[in-house]
Amino acid sequence: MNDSPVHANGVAKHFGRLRALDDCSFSLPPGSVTGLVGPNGAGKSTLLSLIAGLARPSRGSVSVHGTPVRGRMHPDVSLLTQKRPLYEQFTVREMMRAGAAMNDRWSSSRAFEVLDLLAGVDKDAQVRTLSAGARTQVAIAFALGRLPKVLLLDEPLSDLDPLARDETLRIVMTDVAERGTTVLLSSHLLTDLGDVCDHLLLLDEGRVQVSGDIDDILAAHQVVVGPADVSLETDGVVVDSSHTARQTTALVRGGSVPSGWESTHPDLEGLVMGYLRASRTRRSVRQ
Ligand SMILES: Nc1ncnc2c1ncn2[C@@H]1O[C@H](COP(=O)(O)OP(=O)(O)OP(=O)(O)O)[C@@H](O)[C@H]1O
Repeated sequence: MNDSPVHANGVAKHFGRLRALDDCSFSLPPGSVTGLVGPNGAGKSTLLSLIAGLARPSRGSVSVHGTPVRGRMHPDVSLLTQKRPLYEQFTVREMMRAGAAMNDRWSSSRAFEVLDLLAGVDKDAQVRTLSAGARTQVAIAFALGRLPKVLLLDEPLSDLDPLARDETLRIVMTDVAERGTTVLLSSHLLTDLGDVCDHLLLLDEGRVQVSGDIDDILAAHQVVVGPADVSLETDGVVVDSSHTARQTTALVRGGSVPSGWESTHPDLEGLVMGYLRASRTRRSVRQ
């Protein structure tokens, strides 16, 4: 049994004939912050809900700290989704009391500590009156009040202004530093991911394309630039390439530097954009 904070072994999820996830295997190291990226419909939300135990895989298995996840919310996991399920009629304070009633493991002091760190949340306001950003902040306090060992965040930052985004990421990172929480963060905002993530999990069409330590992944890729009229001979895998009248630029995984070509390592944004472009090209060729 693998006792990683999160371990997926050959996980598939089918909705009728649609394969939302297919043969996904990976492990998240303890205390890591992993960016979960991929184009729309890649399977990111589906994967997070399987890890949280809100759905069961069609094939394969997921375990959290060595315990199989079996289709019910795992006590060590908090999942914050875009939908932010909160009780509309409750005040923020009542919402936190509900957290104590609903969870075997709950720390009111931690939930209120998080709320106090976040500017602009009135604890006596009804949830239904809060702005989208304030609701997200309440949901984060609720998620951290469960003292999770694994925190799953599904596009949590999209409603927040830049300052609130910064504060929220800081709180998550403090949780990682102080409690060793393992975080899996799905986001399309690559700069946010670059600021906080040390690992990457890149999905496309339900399959894991890249998984591991970001520094290792970047070191294993090169961006090569050469004249447009010279074909690229490489022993690596060309992930993506683009051409102008004068030059060809390509993202290559593995292999040695092709002779006569300039080579640098990509940054995180360049790497992810290369995979996203390649995905779009594959889809448009099929259509
Ligand atoms: N309950 C469901 N029933 C049927 N199809 C579903 C269901 N949930 C997800 N899907 C499909 O599974 C695929 C993966 O969806 P998912 O929401 O996991 O992708 P995503 O990577 O999170 O996308 P986005 O970046 O747009 O949020 C999509 O084709 C989606 O339409």
